[in-house]
Amino acid sequence: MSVLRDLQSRAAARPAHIVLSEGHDQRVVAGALAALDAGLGPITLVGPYAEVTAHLVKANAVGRVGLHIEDPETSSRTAGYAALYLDLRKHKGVSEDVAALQAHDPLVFAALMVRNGDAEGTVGGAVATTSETVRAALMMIGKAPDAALVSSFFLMALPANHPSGRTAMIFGDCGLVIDPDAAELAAIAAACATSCVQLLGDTPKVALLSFSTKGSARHERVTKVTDALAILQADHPKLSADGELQFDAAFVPDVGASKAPGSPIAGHANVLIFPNLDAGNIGYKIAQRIGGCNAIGPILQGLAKPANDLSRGCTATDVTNMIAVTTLQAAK
Ligand SMILES: CC(C)(COP(=O)(O)OP(=O)(O)OC[C@H]1O[C@@H](n2cnc3c(N)ncnc32)[C@H](O)[C@@H]1OP(=O)(O)O)[C@@H](O)C(=O)NCCC(=O)NCCS
Ligand SMILES: CC(=O)OP(=O)(O)O
Repeated sequence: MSVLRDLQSRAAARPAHIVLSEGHDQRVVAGALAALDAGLGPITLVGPYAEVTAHLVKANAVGRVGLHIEDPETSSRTAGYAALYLDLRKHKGVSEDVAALQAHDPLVFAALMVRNGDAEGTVGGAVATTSETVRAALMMIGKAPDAALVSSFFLMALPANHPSGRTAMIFGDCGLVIDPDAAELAAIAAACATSCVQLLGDTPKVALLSFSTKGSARHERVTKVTDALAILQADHPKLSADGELQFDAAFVPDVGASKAPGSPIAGHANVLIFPNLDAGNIGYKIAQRIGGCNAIGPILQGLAKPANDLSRGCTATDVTNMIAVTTLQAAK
């Protein structure tokens, strides 16, 4: 079974109520309907009632069991969410007027549904930017008390019969933390390792990537990566991790053996940690658009409750896959 089919069937075994903040987008509606077909749900579409309904009419899915619509302009929940928003942001000097306005924003409304326990997870970002989507999650749902920070990763499903023999990998952080310091990089690596176990069921082999392998270059950016490895190893002594490694040394067994002899993971890494968001975001898009990987993400980690982002270039199938991922996170 393919990795993504496996994700969907595991999620269908424990369905969760997921709210989608962009119910006005045709891909989101199509992805939601496919998720219901796969046994996921229930699903709430947030958006202008007329626009959401028009998509459902086209899809011949008006009145579909398990599918709900919430329009923040008319919803009976909006006033309560405005009060909740005010409560959450009053330390920032937010006024009642601003809170009332914000509760009408579909991204905020959907995040507040999760915060308030009215849904178990949310997905947005097919239309909104990552900054907008992530800010709503950070401010309304917030960081889990035991997390060092909120970060993100992509689940990369490799093309069938890939010559490497791999089927799936974790790439982090390709979406959220712009320029992590060594301690933040170590925290991102630890969180990605946990997500590898949770979503792929694989033992993590973590590579901290760089333009250098084991001292082949000297620069403060290389030192940041080796410092991150030292912190990661001190905090998680049983985790298989190594760095600094170039991508080829991390991924290709022969190259790993020659550039990093004796490394516990070189050539066999399944969790790739990029040194900053330039490398991560560019790297995942190259693997997706030239390498033919199916990229599911950015999946957020470290939040108190599940909220996930999509790329604006996503397809309806990506939306369905992200609903499955969010459902699995909700079951945690
Ligand atoms: C995510 C992002 C928007 C946060 O930016 P920011 O300027 O720190 O955001 P804000 O200051 O508005 O943060 C909102 C809150 O979240 C907190 N926060 C920000 N980043 C956080 C993190 N990584 N972990 C935990 N909390 C975080 C802030 O401390 C702030 O808390 P407060 O308002 O209660 O004081 C920013 O890091 C970003 O734009 N990242 C890149 C997104 C992107 O374009 N990716 C490429 C496409 S995928
Ligand atoms: C993850 C990402 O790069 O998102 P977008 O393509 O929407 O900027």
